[in-house]
Amino acid sequence: MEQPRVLRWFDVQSVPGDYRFPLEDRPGRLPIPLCDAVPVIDLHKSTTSPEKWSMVRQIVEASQEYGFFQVINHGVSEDVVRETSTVFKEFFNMYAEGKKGTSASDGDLSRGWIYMNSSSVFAKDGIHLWRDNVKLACHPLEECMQGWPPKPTRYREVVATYVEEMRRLSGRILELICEGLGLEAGYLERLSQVQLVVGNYYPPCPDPSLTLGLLKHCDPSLITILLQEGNACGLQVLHNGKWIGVAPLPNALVVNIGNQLEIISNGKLKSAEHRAVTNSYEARISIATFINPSHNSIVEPAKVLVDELNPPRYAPTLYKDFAHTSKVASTEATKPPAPLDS
Ligand SMILES: O=C(O)CCC(=O)C(=O)O
Ligand SMILES: [Fe+2]
Repeated sequence: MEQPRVLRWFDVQSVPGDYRFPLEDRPGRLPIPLCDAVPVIDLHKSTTSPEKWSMVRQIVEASQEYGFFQVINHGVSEDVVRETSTVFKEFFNMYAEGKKGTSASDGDLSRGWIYMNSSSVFAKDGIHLWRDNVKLACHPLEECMQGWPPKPTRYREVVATYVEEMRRLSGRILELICEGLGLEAGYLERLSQVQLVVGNYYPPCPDPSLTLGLLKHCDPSLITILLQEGNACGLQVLHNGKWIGVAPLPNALVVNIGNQLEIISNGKLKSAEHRAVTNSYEARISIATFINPSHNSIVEPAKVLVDELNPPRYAPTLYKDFAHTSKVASTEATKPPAPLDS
């Protein structure tokens, strides 16, 4: 006999009141241009001098102007990306269908993972995001992965491979940024010990003008690498006061500068505000890898970037304190770092 269909929180004809954001937050009906201005940087040609320098320059310029860029020929195989997208899709379908025991306390991040169903959390003033999400602790990987969801069957194995690939790619991008900023080799790698993966699932929404998948925020990381699964557009970046869409491109990954790197670069690189909007026709999945300092690191402007003419623009902060403050204020809405001279 056929099982009765489980109603999911997003199986609705119109947007419930507790998913409608106030006017100042909601995206509204104005079309947002999909932008090819956010630079797409080819990482393939990276080892020899003139080409490597051109790549370093493109990364620094994009990080100054937009705080965002996309990378292609990044060395992460298409198979790894495809399999990772597939196991996250399977995971979210299982959980949206109300897998037994699902609740905000289903997992515990200190033991490896936490799953949040949209209806179990508020983003702001009693309003929910149009999003389910799962957070996976990844450091140290061997230990953390034993605590990850046991299903779908290949989830742990596939995601662990993805995490290793992201570690390698982020290390490479951070080295290029070190060169671009004039920091000694390894400076950023030493500060980037902790990795966190967050899978976001944005189901189709009957009226995307009222809802948000993610409120406007900055990432509290050093850098973030984002995999946009499928063809639906959802990521928007604030640039000179206007929202622009970052289109998913085949085999590309989106990289953005987080608050910690803005501070270390003494404001040279920008941690840009961004948000995720929903659409009415298909579910969208994104997988964010946050590269973070360890909790006991002190994050401050790099000494070589500071002198009499360029005084430090940010106070030194213990990352643990920063992470705590942004958690209390809801990580969804982390603000840009506050400069001392503003
Ligand atoms: O889903 C997206 O496009 C954005 C995700 C994001 O900004 C985040 O997870 O911090
Ligand atoms: Fe983000």
